[in-house]
Amino acid sequence: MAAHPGGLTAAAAVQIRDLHRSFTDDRPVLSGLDLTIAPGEFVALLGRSGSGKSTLLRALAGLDRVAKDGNSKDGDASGSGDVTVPEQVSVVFQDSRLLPWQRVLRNVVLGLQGPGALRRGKEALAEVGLAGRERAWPRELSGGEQQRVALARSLVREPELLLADEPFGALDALTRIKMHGLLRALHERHRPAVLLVTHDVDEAIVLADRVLVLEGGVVKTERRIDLDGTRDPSDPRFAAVRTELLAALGLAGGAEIKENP
Ligand SMILES: Nc1ncnc2c1ncn2[C@@H]1O[C@H](COP(=O)(O)OP(=O)(O)OP(=O)(O)O)[C@@H](O)[C@H]1O
Repeated sequence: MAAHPGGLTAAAAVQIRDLHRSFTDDRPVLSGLDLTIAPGEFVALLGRSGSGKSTLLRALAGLDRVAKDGNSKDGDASGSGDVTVPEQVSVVFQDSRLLPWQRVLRNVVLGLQGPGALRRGKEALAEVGLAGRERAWPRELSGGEQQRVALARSLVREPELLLADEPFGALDALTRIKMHGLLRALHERHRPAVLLVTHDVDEAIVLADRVLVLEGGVVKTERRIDLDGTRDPSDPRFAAVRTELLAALGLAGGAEIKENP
């Protein structure tokens, strides 16, 4: 797979064509995946455990060496395809990955150049509700606050693409709901294209413009979310979309989620 930062048309923030990735010869994880994400579009990616969600995200983030090197092999691992992403890509993971020996503001501006870096870092912290906590150490923050710092760190770079791999997966239900509100507000304000990997069907419906279900190495199901103003999980229209997506995941009738064979 060749990753081409930049060089995108105005019509797409992400373009993936015929992406293949396998770690062993017997079972490909991604097998001819195509995906386009429009600038500013919020896409959520669902799929059973082991379906390749993180593999796809890592390929987009340039974190996958085999995938990055074009048509390449490394032992049993191989990758091919064409992936185009914007210049500015930020990634948020389930754990905040803050440096424990750096204060919060330093974590946010790490690697940023220029005289305005600290000011921009402070503004980003204020945006995520952490004004005044610039000099705190990461260990002094709750899990939710640490994820707020991680969001500030990614947004201060003004990404055209934000990749998020289960960013709220480790948080309690109430904190998670608050983080949904925050992420929606940040998306409204900054309008990056977003690819959010999640196991939480409601989270996908609350946040995304479009929800994809990955199965058999390709995007098997695609659902545009057109519930504007009524993204209330108790709304019958919301419930109908939930049922549809659960069925696409093989979870209709409350069945247990199945691992890939
Ligand atoms: N570095 C690796 N080496 C070998 N196998 C790998 C590697 N990374 C991923 N895999 C395999 O690829 C498959 C897809 O993994 P991936 O992490 O992308 O799935 P996922 O959909 O994100 O799963 P989950 O929802 O459980 O996080 C799994 O079978 C996994 O074991």
